Amino acid sequence: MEKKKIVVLPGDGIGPEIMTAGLKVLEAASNKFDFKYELDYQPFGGAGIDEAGDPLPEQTVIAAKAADAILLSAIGGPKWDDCPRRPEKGLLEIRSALGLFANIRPTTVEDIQIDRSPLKADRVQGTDFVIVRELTSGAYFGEPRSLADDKAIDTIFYSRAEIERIMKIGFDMAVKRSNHVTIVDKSNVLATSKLWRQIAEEVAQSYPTVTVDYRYVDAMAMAIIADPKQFDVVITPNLFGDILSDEAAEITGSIGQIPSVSAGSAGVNLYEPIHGSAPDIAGQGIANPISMIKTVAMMLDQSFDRSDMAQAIITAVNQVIEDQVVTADMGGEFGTAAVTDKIIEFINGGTAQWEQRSLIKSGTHM
Ligand SMILES: NC(=O)c1ccc[n+]([C@@H]2O[C@H](COP(=O)([O-])OP(=O)(O)OC[C@H]3O[C@@H](n4cnc5c(N)ncnc54)[C@H](O)[C@@H]3O)[C@@H](O)[C@H]2O)c1
Ligand SMILES: CC(C)[C@H](C(=O)O)[C@@H](O)C(=O)O
Ligand SMILES: [Mg+2]
Repeated sequence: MEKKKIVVLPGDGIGPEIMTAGLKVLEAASNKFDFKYELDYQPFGGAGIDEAGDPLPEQTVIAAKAADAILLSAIGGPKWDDCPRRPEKGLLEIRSALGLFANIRPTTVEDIQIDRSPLKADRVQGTDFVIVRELTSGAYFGEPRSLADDKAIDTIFYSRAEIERIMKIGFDMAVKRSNHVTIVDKSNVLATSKLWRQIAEEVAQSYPTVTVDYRYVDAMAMAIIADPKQFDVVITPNLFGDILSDEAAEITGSIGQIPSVSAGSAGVNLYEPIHGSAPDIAGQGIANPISMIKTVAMMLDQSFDRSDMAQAIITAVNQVIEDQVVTADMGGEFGTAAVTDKIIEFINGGTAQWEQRSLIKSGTHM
């Protein structure tokens, strides 16, 4: 069997800590299920600046383009905030360089998580939606942009082609899930949002089974808290998706358990938790590894067609949550390594008592 090549970007802050956890789980699952891979560590983010003088060194781009999949943990931190090319710039550039225009961020609240949600149980029970975030255009990439003489400019730009392709990803996903799409925009104010909504209406014509509703982003922020169960697939421009996905993560109890996949036309996907490098807890051994471990599961399922391995990992994760073997952000008293080891124990021992749930329903498939 040919070895799969995985580029590893451990990044900054808690990044290397949770990457170690994710890779330990990958190793354990691979041993059990006979999956062969090789890892190619590359400098990126603040670590890229320190090791190779740039947040996105040329060698990292070359390696990423040649990979079967890319695993990223998180980048950034106060140490590099004043650099002319910050770690965050490297993140935007790798997304752009690899054409990763669709970022899929799931929000699923299993029954075992309900007590950890800041929302009341009856509001949050059954929540299961995905945010489909446009990732390589909009406010993050529009030109001109400048900051000089106490004046600053950012530009939001969207073309028809950029909107059409992200709409198709979202509508296709809805067909595989619950046939409902929510379009998020600010079309009562922004020209780009008017185009966004117009194209959504056009694309919807080709999906007769899919029901569609339209939300202004401010009302959407409210609805995620008020009634999250109503959503299935949520399609958003880049900036709105960044904000709403952190909000959505919080209703699951912790952002430290949310994975994502960024995909596009080039064929190689990048898998990353949605959170950042958490400088406030870095180096303490208390970061929640579940986001990274679920990110590994997503990679196995989507890039390597190993839903058996992904399922075993997700099942083991659910088991530690049920057994309260979790980190402080989820109300537990265990460290990163202890949670990881327990997950591995469950992978090796099996978790028959946990009914396996469909990965497709969890909404990460594109
Ligand atoms: N994709 C990325 O690499 C990414 C994403 C977001 C932010 N960032 C960068 O990360 C740095 C810190 O940003 P921030 O503090 O605004 O956001 P953050 O997501 O790093 O942290 C927000 C809060 O969530 C907590 N948290 C996040 N992940 C956790 C985990 N796995 N376990 C336990 N707690 C966790 C943190 O401790 C913090 O209290 C900044 O430099 C920012 O630009 C990077
Ligand atoms: C670090 C930052 C550039 C990034 C973004 O805004 O896309 C992050 O917040 C994310 O959600 O992946
Ligand atoms: Mg973000």
